[in-house]
Amino acid sequence: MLILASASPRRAELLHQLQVPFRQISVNLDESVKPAEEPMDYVVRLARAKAEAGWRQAGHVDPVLGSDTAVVCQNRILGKPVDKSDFQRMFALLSGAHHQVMTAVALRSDRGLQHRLVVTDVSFKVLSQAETDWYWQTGEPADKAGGYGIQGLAGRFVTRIQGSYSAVVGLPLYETAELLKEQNLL
Ligand SMILES: Cc1cn([C@H]2C[C@H](O)[C@@H](COP(=O)(O)OP(=O)(O)OP(=O)(O)O)O2)c(=O)[nH]c1=O
Repeated sequence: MLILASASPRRAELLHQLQVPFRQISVNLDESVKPAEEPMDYVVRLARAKAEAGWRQAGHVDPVLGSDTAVVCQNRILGKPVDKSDFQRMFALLSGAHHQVMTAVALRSDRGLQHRLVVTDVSFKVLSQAETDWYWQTGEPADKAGGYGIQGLAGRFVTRIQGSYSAVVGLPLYETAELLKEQNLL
């Protein structure tokens, strides 16, 4: 059975949309960015590392999917906010501007390791201090790259998206289906 190497309930929910049976495991990785590493290279490296770690952890038998998402503003990666002031710094960058959400998905099986990278452009309205404060106290930003969830309460801040909605949430469905089809898993 296919394995999703992710602790994220959002990724599991998205993968259900492909109607492929799978089980979920979580893998622990060092997610730090290497010096001078490009954001695209970073998300691809992590998605591949998650798939590879899952493959090893589950005994090199079942195919394993791994994915990674980064919010990138002015070529800087905005990770998960560590506290309120970190979140406020991120939202000041996102306010009234556009940024990229980069998601890579990787599939590891006995046929090797393949990946796809999806870059989506997202625009935010100009955010007031009251909106930023309100959003922080909802608790939603804490576990999310860039401090927001487009599928949740932050959907109201998004004025435009060009690319893949499912990739922004955490798993690009079209590209994941392509990877699975290539290996006759879908
Ligand atoms: C931008 C954005 C991010 N996110 C989430 C998706 C990811 O779960 C998270 C990005 O962090 P990731 O490190 O990619 O994933 P994760 O730590 O949640 O899960 P795992 O490593 O176990 O697979 O942010 C949203 O849910 N909505 C959004 O709009």
